[in-house]
Amino acid sequence: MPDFYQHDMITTIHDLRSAKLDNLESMLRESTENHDIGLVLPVTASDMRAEPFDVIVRELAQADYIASIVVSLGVAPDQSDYDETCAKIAPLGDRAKVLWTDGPEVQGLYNELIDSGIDVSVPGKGRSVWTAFGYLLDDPNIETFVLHDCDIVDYDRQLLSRLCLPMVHPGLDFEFCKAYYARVTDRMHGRVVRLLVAPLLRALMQCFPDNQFVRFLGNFRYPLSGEFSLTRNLARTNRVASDWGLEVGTLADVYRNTSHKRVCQVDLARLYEHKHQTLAVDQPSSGLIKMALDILTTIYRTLASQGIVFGESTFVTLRASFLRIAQDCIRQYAADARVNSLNYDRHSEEMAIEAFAQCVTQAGEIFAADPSGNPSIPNWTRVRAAFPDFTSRLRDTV
Ligand SMILES: O=C(O)[C@H](O)COP(=O)(O)O
Repeated sequence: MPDFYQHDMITTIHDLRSAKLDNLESMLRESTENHDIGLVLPVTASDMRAEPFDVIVRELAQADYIASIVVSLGVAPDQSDYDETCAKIAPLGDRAKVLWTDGPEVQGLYNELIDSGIDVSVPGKGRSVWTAFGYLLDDPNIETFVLHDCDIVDYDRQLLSRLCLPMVHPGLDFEFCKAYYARVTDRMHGRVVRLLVAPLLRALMQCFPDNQFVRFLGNFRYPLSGEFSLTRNLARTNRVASDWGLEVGTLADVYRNTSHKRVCQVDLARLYEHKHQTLAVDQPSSGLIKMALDILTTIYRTLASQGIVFGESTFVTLRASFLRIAQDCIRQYAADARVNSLNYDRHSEEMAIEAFAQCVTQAGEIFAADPSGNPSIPNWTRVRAAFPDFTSRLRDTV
């Protein structure tokens, strides 16, 4: 049976099993009569050619309550990547456009910003999402922005409807809605969430018991989910991280720019399977170790920006506390796996937490060398203040 537990700061919208897609979609059609939704789909050329993308396009063709769809295409150096993406999304009609971030026009616009001191030089999902937000901001009718990944195996549009409804229903008043789900097949996935972020937040609570931001992060059931929806205002004022700090960085800016009463999380009512990356301790610049380092430095920098003082010994204490709590988590996951007849490889989980424990102090060194870092792209308010016609020129590239 699903539970209906509520955390103390944000609202949780559970899957209580009675919502039918037809009902959700008819509420959405009514709610969006005077409220346009823009959907952002960040995609790489290789994801665009993979099977999940075809399923996503097929499903979206029926999501007629979405006014505008922008496919933000990156890691796509060739004209043929762009042409193929345009052909694939043709069934979505005129409301869908491809924003080719590697194409010459968009690259020209990035160079203009870089020349004037606005750093948009780091490619990746963060920059793709930020660029798509700029494209949508140029349409004054779009009030809600929604985003999901394009590598979701077994996609169905119920997921999208659950992500949109809390934002657009006239009886609700949320400004940010984040997805959660279980990453489970015959085993539990979500290694970074389970084995790094969850124990880390508990360890941070021990070190900084009064910190409200840590408490806020601890309210999210899947803080690394890449699916969320937000108001036009937050899309304009939030900064976007260009590395793996994107998800926690977004939560940090939401915490700063709105009230926690206006924040919710929604169960996407499905087990969510995606691509998996490797966890190789000797490769700090790739895979889950890179992800862990980016997440940790984003959290440290956010706490420092709130006035928290970190000494060298803080990270040593945090690491010790993290390791002990992570070992307790493994005990909990093992029990959960046993009773649910899931495979559970305790040895590789232990290896993972040891690798993540090293990251806790390594990220401390990265932070100490560069306490403010520069991973975030400036928000759109700043860009539009400097270049009032920028978003309309961005729109012209499409
Ligand atoms: O969600 C996560 O924790 C990371 O994306 C890693 O996920 P995985 O363990 O399912 O590959």
